[in-house]
Formats: sequence, C-alpha cells, structure tokens
Amino acid sequence: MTVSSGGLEARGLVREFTTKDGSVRRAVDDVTLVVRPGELVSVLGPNGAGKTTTVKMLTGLLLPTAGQVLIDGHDVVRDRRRAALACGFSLGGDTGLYPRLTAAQNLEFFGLMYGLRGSRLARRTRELLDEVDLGDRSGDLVGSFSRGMKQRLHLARALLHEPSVLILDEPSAGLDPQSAATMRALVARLTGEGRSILLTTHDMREAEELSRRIVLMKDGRVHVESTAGELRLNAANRLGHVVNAVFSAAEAPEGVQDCPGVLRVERDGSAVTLRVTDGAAAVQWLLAAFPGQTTSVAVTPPTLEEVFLDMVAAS
Ligand SMILES: Nc1ncnc2c1ncn2[C@@H]1O[C@H](COP(=O)(O)OP(=O)(O)OP(=O)(O)O)[C@@H](O)[C@H]1O
Repeated sequence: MTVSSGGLEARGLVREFTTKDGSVRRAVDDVTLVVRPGELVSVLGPNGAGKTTTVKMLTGLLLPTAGQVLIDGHDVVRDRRRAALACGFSLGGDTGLYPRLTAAQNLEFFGLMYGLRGSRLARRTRELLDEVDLGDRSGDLVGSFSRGMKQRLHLARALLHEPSVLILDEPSAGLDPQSAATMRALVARLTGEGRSILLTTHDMREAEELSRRIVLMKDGRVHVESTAGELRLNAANRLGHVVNAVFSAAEAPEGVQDCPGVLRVERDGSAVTLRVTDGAAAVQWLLAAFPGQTTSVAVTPPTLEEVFLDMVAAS
C-alpha cells in the first residue's frame, strides 16, 4: 500500500524507448520526485536530461516503463480520472490552445471538458483571465496573441478545475524579460496559495527565485537535489568563492593578486574581483594587507549557473 500526504509523489520512474535500430534507450532512470503542498520544486538539466519525458509521465501523457506517480494520492495510471482532476499542467508552445477562438472561448471550451457549466464557468473564465492579466483581451483571438500572452493563457487553462498540483514545463521559455518577470510573479502567487508546483526551466534565476528545492537532472537520473543556497555553498569547495572588494584609492592596489588561494583576478578601477579557493581567508588577508584602504568587501559562493555548468561538465 502506498501512503500519500497529498501533493505530487513520483517513485522509481523509468522510461525506456526502443529506437529504430531496435536498441533500447533509457531516457529516465529511477527518478524519485516529491512536491509537498505549498512547495515549488524546479527541475533543471541540460538538453536530453529527461525532463520532458519525466513531465509527460507525471501528467499521465506517457506510461512509465516502471515506477509510480501519485497526484494528491491518486495513481496517474490506475486512477487516471481522479489524478487528472487534481492536476493541472501547462506544456506551453502553440499546442493545446485554439487560435481561432478568443481567450475566453478557449477557457470556456476546456472548462466544459472539466464539467464546469453556466454561471460557474463564466465566473471562473473571468477570474482566471484577470488572474493572468488577460482580462482586457478576453474577446481577442488567441491567434493574435504574443508568446507571453499564450503562456499566460496556458496557465489559466491549467488552473480551470482548481487543481492542487500544477506541473509547468518551461513556463517562461522564449519570453522577454518583462513577460518572464510577470510569469514568475504569477507562479509565486500560485505557490503561496498552497499548491504543489513542479516546474522545469533552463532559467537559473527563475529556479533560484521561485523554488524551495532544486532538482538537477542529468542522463535521465536525479543528479542532486537541494536548496539553491546549499547547492551553491557545496559547490564553493570545488569552484571557489568570488570576493568583490572596493578600495578607497582610484586604482586597486597592485598587491591584490598575491592573495592566498587566488584563482583569477579582474580589476576595474578601484574595484577588484577575485576568484579564490577560500573566501573567508581571502577577506582576512585583504583587510590585513591593505589596512584602512578597503571601502567594502563581499564574498559570494558560485552562482547556480556555475553549479549547473560544473555538473554538466563532470563525467
Ligand atoms: N519518443 C522518443 N523516442 C526515442 N527517444 C526519445 C523519445 N523521447 C525522448 N527520447 C530521448 O530521451 C532522452 C531525454 O529526452 P527529453 O526530451 O526528456 O529531455 P529534456 O531534458 O526534456 O531535454 P530538453 O531540455 O531539450 O527539452 C533524449 O535522449 C531523447 O532523445
């Protein structure tokens, strides 16, 4: 018997594909993911890591070769209907919306499929269009929408039946910075409402800003899973810290490159950026070597992007 406390639980997911030459390719290999209510988990990984295949199994679009997915306690394969009612998903792109219908007509159509009718359907359509900032475009044909507007409408569609679990595949892919920020704000608001949200993204900033936990996938497996802060701090042992120092003189002193454990030095007038093996030791050394000359010193662990690139590069 499987015990679930709600949210999304995927255990031991495996998906194999048989290629044209008859060989078997394992695209997803023993993936376990848990997203509790009120939690947002981001799945990151290089192209081909198995993210989309995983998402398709989570949403019931693809049968797993092995493993189980529970949405709010309902098995996606054996109890498909209840799992579907508890889960909304947005896979983005141009599929899944009707370009010759208006935004409101699209939502009404999908709402009918979820059993919404009459005034309840009309109210839900209005509420959702407002929620995704498309209230003033409800009567416009979706074919005339920008990519960002379509992505937001996808999100509204996913929310029609008020699911407790939301799966978003690259919700801000291809959006300009302003539209991406609007999307992030929307997703943050939805997490605050107590939903379990799983999103895949290639945007490290998005992952760091929105997620409680980050799952890094590689070669079909979960490579590492942690908070962004922990991932960055742990990587500092391998990748070093960045120390940004600003000096009171117009030019940073010549001797900064003698800092112990220094890997790289970049100068810009009175400011200097050092990549060092030990951030705390470097700060102590700078303050002692140049007494009274530093205006500010700050240590930062590697960025999430550096952690990601390090993971991808490691064999
Ligand atoms: N229908 C299929 N038949 C054969 N191989 C497949 C099929 N779908 C996916 N794969 C393979 O499974 C692996 C994982 O693909 P998947 O699309 O899940 O990766 P991804 O992490 O989503 O990549 P991206 O970031 O590019 O979207 C790849 O090697 C891909 O070629």
